[in-house]
Amino acid sequence: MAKKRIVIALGHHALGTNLPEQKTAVARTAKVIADFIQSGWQVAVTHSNAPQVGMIHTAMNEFGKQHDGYTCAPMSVCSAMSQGYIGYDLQNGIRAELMTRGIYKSVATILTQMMVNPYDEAFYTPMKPIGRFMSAEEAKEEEEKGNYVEEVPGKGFRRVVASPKPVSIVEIDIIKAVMDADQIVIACGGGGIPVMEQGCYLKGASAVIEKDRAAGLLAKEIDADVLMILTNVDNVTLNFGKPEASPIGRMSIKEAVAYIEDNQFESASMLPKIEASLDFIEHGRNRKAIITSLEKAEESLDDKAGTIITEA
Ligand SMILES: Nc1ncnc2c1ncn2[C@@H]1O[C@H](COP(=O)(O)OP(=O)(O)O)[C@@H](O)[C@H]1O
Ligand SMILES: NC(=O)OP(=O)(O)O
Repeated sequence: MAKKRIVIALGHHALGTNLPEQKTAVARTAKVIADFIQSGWQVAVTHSNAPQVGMIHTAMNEFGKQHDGYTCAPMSVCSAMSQGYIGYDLQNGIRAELMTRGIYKSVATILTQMMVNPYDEAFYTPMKPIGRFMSAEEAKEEEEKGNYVEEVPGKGFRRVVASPKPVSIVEIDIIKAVMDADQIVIACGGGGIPVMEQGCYLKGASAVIEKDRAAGLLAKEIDADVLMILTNVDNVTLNFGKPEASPIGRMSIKEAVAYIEDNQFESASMLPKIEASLDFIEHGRNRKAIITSLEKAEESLDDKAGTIITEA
């Protein structure tokens, strides 16, 4: 019998936002991923990168401008760097956890490019926050450099970049080959490196794709049974942040669409997770999407925790 497939998307809580946090978070996350592999799942992992790619872009470009012999790096190259170092940490964390259990499988990070539409409306309105929070003074300096900045009430300012929708995964055949060989793949990290086709060439776009949308597309393309989005809440909630808030245990596509119409999900955080889940479920049969925390991941697979989204 064919093994079941799961795509696990790691948000900031399961991954960390900088190197020291990442070390601790990855050690915990690797245990959960190894549990899934040990119980027979074929696993593809994908992850966030907004804090990391912002940090890399600032470091590359500030230092590059100020020092002879160093060059600046476009956002697409910084995305590739973020996939590389996050993937390096994750693949070693998962490999080590498997080895302590006597399981010998390859874990490979695939530098993944994601085709985007050059006419995507998102290029006109940068909305995806990246990097760290800044003071008003730092934000002004960023704007003077030609970057876009947005105020996050109560928290400060962050850079924002365009976030086009992922259209297709350039390296999908190699990702499928690794899955078919029953090995573990880390792919589409940070939403994938956004690229546009120019004849035989791929040109990097100055953008950062929403990782949840990329996770949904990856799950669709590898015909996964489950899309699991690990975030910093155990459940999706109705009336989020209000006294009458109530966690959702299960929802159908129809219910989710009604909640979207009722503006129950914040556009920059929960909405892409829900939309990616719906797109994944709608394009297959007997598929399930789960939104929960790392801590509830295993229980949620047994329908005992988290928010589970199914067709009906
Ligand atoms: N209806 C909702 N239910 C639960 N969380 C919500 C809802 N709407 C918005 N959120 C926010 O979504 C956040 C998780 O998304 P996000 O910050 O993008 O995390 P991640 O890094 O895991 O992708 C939660 O911490 C919460 O603040
Ligand atoms: N690329 C991306 O969506 O990263 P975050 O999850 O860190 O925002």
